[in-house]
Amino acid sequence: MPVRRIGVFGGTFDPPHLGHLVAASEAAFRCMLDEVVFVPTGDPWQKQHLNVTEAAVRLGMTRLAVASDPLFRVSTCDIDREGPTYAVDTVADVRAEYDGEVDLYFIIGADSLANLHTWHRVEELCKAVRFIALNRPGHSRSEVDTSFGVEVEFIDMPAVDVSSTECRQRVRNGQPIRYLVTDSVGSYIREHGLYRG
Ligand SMILES: Nc1ncnc2c1ncn2[C@@H]1O[C@H](COP(=O)(O)OP(=O)(O)OP(=O)(O)O)[C@@H](O)[C@H]1O
Ligand SMILES: O=C(O)c1ccc[n+]([C@@H]2O[C@H](COP(=O)([O-])O)[C@@H](O)[C@H]2O)c1
Repeated sequence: MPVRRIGVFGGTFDPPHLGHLVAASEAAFRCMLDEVVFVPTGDPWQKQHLNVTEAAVRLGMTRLAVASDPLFRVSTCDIDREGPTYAVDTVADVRAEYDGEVDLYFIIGADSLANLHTWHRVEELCKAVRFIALNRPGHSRSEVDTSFGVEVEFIDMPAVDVSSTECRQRVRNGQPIRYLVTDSVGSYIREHGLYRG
């Protein structure tokens, strides 16, 4: 049996938006992934200065966002693990969710890729996965520091100029986020009164 190719897409997903979905879909198509696992962060240590929404709520929205795509699923491994969320632990936990051998591809936006050198035990992480990096408006394909052995495939996706920050701000300002997030996520945000400030 061929080794399965699994995309691991970690994110704070506060909220998940169409940029995330297009990125995952394009990565799956271009890199012939068998599945993309969305992994909402438990404790995103580099976002500690931000008021991150509680994990159960972000998980609920992520489940709704991916529900209609049979290629996508959600793992709760980062939320279930205590302590700061490190990608090196994420990929070990996702790998353990499969029987047999899998090749893991960590899906990442160009902005996050530029910070990779700040990640915990990054050399170990780079031995465990290859990266699929997607362009993001406002972020150039920065020079990636390859000194720690990172393997990256750059994928050009149709640019989606949306961020979770912008979605939160728009809700706070009473502006629509329809078509920036799925209808299901939009309804969840409304029903739970999220991001109103
Ligand atoms: N519009 C987008 N296009 C491409 N990649 C994206 C886009 N939005 C987010 N990503 C990537 O998805 C991953 C998870 O992103 P995250 O959940 O932090 O969303 P975000 O929009 O960057 O959030 P925030 O605005 O709160 O920082 C990161 O690797 C990020 O680079
Ligand atoms: O491993 C780390 O030290 C590390 C530092 C910052 C971000 N990450 C991962 O990068 C992914 C996107 O995170 P974020 O905070 O941009 O939503 C998510 O899987 C995080 O766990 C990982």
